[in-house]
Amino acid sequence: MVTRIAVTGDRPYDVVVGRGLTKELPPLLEGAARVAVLHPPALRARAEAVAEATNLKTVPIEVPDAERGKSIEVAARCWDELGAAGFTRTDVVVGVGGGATTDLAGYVAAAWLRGVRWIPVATSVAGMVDAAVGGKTAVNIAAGKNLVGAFHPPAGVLCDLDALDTLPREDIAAGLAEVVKGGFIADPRILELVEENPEAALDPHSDVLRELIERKIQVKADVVGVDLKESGLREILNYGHTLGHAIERREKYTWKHGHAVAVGMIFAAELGRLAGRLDDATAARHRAILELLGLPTSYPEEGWSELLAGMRVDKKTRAATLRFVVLDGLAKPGVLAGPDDGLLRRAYAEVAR
Ligand SMILES: NC(=O)c1ccc[n+]([C@@H]2O[C@H](COP(=O)([O-])OP(=O)(O)OC[C@H]3O[C@@H](n4cnc5c(N)ncnc54)[C@H](O)[C@@H]3O)[C@@H](O)[C@H]2O)c1
Ligand SMILES: O=C(O)C(=O)C[C@@H](O)[C@H](O)[C@H](O)COP(=O)(O)O
Ligand SMILES: [Zn+2]
Repeated sequence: MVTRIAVTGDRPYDVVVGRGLTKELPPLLEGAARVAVLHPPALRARAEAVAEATNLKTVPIEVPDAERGKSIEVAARCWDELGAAGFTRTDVVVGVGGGATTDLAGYVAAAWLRGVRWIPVATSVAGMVDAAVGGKTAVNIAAGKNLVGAFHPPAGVLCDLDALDTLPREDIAAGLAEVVKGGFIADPRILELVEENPEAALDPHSDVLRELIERKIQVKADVVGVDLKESGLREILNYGHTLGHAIERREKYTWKHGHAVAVGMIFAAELGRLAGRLDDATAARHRAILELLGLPTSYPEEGWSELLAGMRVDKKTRAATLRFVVLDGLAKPGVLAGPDDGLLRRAYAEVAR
């Protein structure tokens, strides 16, 4: 069974979820003569299968794994390879991998000749439910996470559930942090599904995980379809990310993104609660559900001053005003602008305990 989730907007496309999806590629490649297939070492075999399914001249480009691939130097090497292969505006970049690889591939495509077609073939839970959908592409720089990038929607997104067979359980859980985020900001049924059967949520063969993936893709599609460039509504997808990205930066990108977002959501929930906007039970539900999935919910006390500095480069900051996505209730996201230092410290104390 194949599910197609439509993403609307100026450049609409489908997110396809199912198994054995390589046959979905050729229609997305119409008019192309060449396809570059970016992939990390661990996904070479899958990338070769994708390349074969294109029936076109392919340029395989192996990139470093995870966040090590999300750099301007790696992007520059990819552009050199596209140049050497004579890539034109009708050619296509395909990213086969998790969110780090598809963020890189999307950015390589966004900048090459000022924008060519690209297709993420997402192989991780985080990639399927979040990174591959919505056209946010980026690399990291010394100043912070995803600070150089572009909004560049893909031509289509493939989420082949067969790929999850080889995804480590820790990465399934990390991806579920982004799914849980979707539960708190928009679709509480996601939270119930995890609470009813966390083991099934972590099982790549379960119908529960498939339902969670599809529900979270729908949450994201509903948002990015109306606000591609994050001029308002899209900010809700950043729930938990203000502190999360600061943790990733402080940890020199050795922490999994989903782990940092899990801690970031505890912080955001406490900010909402201590600001008098979120009820105690919904705030406590964050810690409980993330613990069910074995995700981290705390971070050392001594990190605070560095984290505060890191949060200042968040893209939601306006002038000197820090802005956070918080909840005014379950599935009622809003913005908390300019919280005072005391409130930030008290919320962080709940994370550091
Ligand atoms: N653009 C967006 O809107 C968006 C949204 C969410 C996350 N992200 C980004 O995505 C990244 C997090 O995504 P991620 O967790 O997929 O990271 P990742 O790409 O680093 O993948 C995590 C690990 O899983 C491995 N892997 C992936 N698929 C596999 C498979 N099928 N079998 C075996 N191993 C596999 C990868 O090689 C890597 O080691 C971060 O860089 C984050 O900033 C972007
Ligand atoms: O799609 C979005 O918008 C998101 O915020 C989704 C996040 O899960 C994702 O990690 C995104 O890359 C963060 O964006 P950033 O603009 O804060 O770098
Ligand atoms: Zn994220």
